[in-house]
Amino acid sequence: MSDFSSLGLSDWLIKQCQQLGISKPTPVQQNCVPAILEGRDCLGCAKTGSGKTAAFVLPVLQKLSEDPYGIFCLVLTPTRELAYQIAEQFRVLGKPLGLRDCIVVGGMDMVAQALELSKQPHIVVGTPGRLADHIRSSNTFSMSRIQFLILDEADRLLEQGCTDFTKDLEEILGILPAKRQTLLFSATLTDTLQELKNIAMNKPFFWESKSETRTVEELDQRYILTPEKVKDAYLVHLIQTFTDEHDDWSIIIFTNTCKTCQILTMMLRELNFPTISLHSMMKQKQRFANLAKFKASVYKILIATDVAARGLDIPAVQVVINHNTPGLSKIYIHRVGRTARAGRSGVSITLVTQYDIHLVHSIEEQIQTKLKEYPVKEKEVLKILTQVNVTRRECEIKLESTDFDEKREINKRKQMILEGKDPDLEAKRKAELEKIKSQKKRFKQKIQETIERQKRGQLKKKLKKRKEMKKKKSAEAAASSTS
Ligand SMILES: Nc1ncnc2c1ncn2[C@@H]1O[C@H](COP(=O)(O)OP(=O)(O)OP(=O)(O)O)[C@@H](O)[C@H]1O
Repeated sequence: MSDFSSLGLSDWLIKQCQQLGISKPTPVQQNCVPAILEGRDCLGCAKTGSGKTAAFVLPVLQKLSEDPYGIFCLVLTPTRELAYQIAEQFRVLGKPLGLRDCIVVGGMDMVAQALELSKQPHIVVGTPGRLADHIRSSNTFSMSRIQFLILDEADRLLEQGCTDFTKDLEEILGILPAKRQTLLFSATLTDTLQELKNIAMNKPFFWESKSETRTVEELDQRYILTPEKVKDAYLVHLIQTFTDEHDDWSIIIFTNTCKTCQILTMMLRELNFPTISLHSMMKQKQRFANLAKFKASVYKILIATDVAARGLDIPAVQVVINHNTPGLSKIYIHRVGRTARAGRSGVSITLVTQYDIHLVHSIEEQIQTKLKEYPVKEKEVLKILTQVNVTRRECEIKLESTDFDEKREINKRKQMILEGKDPDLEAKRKAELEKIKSQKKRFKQKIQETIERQKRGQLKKKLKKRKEMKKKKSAEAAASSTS
């Protein structure tokens, strides 16, 4: 493996890397840094925890040091926490430059951000929604001279998921100069490759780590097959075992909804586990505070929705537990990628109910790895089953007495209004769609039943005909033998 100087990076940057304990470039850095320094657009696809952030931060800092001005570089990323993490990397590596950055994310004071933007910082890191808001509402900054546009977790930014960034992205791209370098990075680029190539138009340099598997070798990937009703008892048993055996291990548990995230946090706290949560229904300041406490190991257990699935780099995380089996292999890859980073080892355990087995098969096929069963002493799990389930039920009742669901409804309505939709009209449309869907389903069912009936009828007829033929033949045979 070559060193950083052979990639064309300046001595001051190499020194900065060394201070952070980074001495040898990882393959994604080795391949992408020279291409970016040459002035090419770049698409970099490498596994989780392989140093993609430094692969774009280092060449941008080098170019910035040669011709410093603001706003020089814009980095977009899907989550607010990730924006802060990326800005931190720029800050640490770019310290000798006296780098000025500005973080533009939702949930934080917009006026303060506008003020920061007006001071023309060197680097702007943000989420698309908030930056598009600034573009619409103020003219205190210009991005017409930016040299670099970076989309981190680029595939997520371009897919139309539950949070759709595409409209905001269009608006942002509209104010950027055509002459710029565009850098796109993710551990899962391949599905959206065409859309990405359209954004990075300047004959992009494409680099993908060559590997049969899509997850890292240092990760021990396990599953536990469990009935839905026993799932939480397994979860508690696992946490108890890990915390008994390793007091320096941190654990992330992923759930599919904010509500489950909240209930499980309450339940584990009730059972005296040092637990903290992270989901999109929390106030942003609380989100940052909780993440900071988890990073500092004040709390050893973080329960999160997929808002924490991508990019977060927390070296102490040794275990990732999937409380639900992710429906998409992409989500699985990012979730389990929160452990076993930068060459460290880690364990992931996915709790699988009888309804999710097909999802596991599909994940295994996509990542080209078979998950192994995690051995558990079932007797131990059954011992705590009643206590766990009663505690969970109590927490559910407690949560119902708060305005959690109501808040969720209000948040949904707010989001729709922000997107320029009428919530009542949307609800009506949704109900109509549901009606049409169920009509279609009933119609399909009816057709299926008719086909089945016809098939049965035809089969009956065939059998009857065969029987008659047989009868006829045997009658003919009897007649010929008597004659
Ligand atoms: N060359 C290197 N040698 C050792 N460690 C490195 C090197 N480059 C980066 N790191 C460290 O590796 C860790 C993971 O890097 P990073 O967060 O950039 O991963 P990533 O590829 O972006 O992962 P993800 O896909 O999950 O976002 C960080 O703690 C970073 O400081």
